Amino acid sequence: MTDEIIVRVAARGDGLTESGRHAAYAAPGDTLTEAGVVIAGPHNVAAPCRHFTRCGGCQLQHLDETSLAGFVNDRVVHAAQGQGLTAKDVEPAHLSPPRSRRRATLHAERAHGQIVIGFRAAGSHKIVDMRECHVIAEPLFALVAPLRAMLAKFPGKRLAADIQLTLADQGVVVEIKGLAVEGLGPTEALLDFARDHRLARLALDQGYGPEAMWEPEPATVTFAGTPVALPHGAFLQATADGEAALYQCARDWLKGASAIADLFSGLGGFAFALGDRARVLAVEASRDAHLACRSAAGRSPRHVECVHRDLYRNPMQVDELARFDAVVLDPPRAGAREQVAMLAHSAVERIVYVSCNPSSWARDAALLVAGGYRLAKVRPVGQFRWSTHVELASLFLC
Ligand SMILES: C[S@@+](CC[C@H](N)C(=O)[O-])C[C@H]1O[C@@H](n2cnc3c(N)ncnc32)[C@H](O)[C@@H]1O
Repeated sequence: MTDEIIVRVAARGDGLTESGRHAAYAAPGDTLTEAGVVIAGPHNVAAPCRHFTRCGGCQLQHLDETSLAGFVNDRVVHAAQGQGLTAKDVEPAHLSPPRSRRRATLHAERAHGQIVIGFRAAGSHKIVDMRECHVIAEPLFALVAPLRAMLAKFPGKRLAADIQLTLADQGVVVEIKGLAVEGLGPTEALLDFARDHRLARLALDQGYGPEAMWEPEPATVTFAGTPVALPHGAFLQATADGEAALYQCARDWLKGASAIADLFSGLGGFAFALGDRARVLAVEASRDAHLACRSAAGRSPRHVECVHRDLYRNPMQVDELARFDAVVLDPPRAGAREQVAMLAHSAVERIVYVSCNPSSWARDAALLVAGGYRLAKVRPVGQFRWSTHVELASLFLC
């Protein structure tokens, strides 16, 4: 064995040499010595955050911008290659900037009498007490110290809660799960916290599902000028700029389409983004998200109609798809095998497949290609900056 150069970063974040040796926190251009020591090269930079390597929130802060974009790009290209597919036109990766993530789930517990709050440690259930964070948006981070102080007022030795933070139009929505709130004192502490920090909503889930205890006006998120009510736990793209990059792909690639199906439509972000120049049918299985989208569509000048439907059990059939000249689909991490099997046999001219999992996307992409489609364009998107989580938009033409 000799010294070798790290040539790329593997899916889980390790640096890899040509011969397949790997090393943690190694960047392309680093040297991996015979003894297994990593000698930093030009793309290995000092991590901005003091918690890096302990906190499980980030795996790649040691990469400079070029290698980070390379990683996001390679994840998508290699997933496609693994299924025998070549994307001819791979657009430059979009990377969300630091401090832009608008939703995050933090964890809190009492340890040795102190409240700790943050992401879980890498490969462990321990919580890394967050004193700084370079990924979550400033309004979310600004709540961490006040949350710590507020939770310290809760009595009892044991405290363990999950805290979901989401940036809505009106401010931050905070949903706390697992916190036992008994008596007037803790209730007042929560309400004071919500008022003092001008929360958009404070919801508690004590085992019966989330219940809002503070929401001065209905919390919304706005898509293409259309405010849509934000139900508890509804899906939202992780960053506003990442969302804009994905919607822009759909708008650019579907120019001229007149009837579009937006499958796995959530609150209707793609539907509203496309509904100014085409009729869009938004199809979604979550009843709360469907109703929020339908109600917003009723007030919007955009041409959006909504259907409540489970596309895993009941995918749109080939004859139903014949009504559309384009389809956008943005399924959960598992992909959309059943729906894609129908699309593969359809005559839909253009399909924009948006994915948060290059592996399931590549598997589904191979089905589309076997059905006669060609992978025309790909745009890798790194909304989860410095993590190994990669998203993408892709265009298939028949
Ligand atoms: C990745 S999100 C995309 C949401 C939306 N396109 C957006 O950009 O905000 C996936 C969506 O699929 C929905 N979903 C999950 N399983 C589904 C199913 N079986 N049928 C239809 N929709 C489903 C989820 O509720 C979620 O809203």
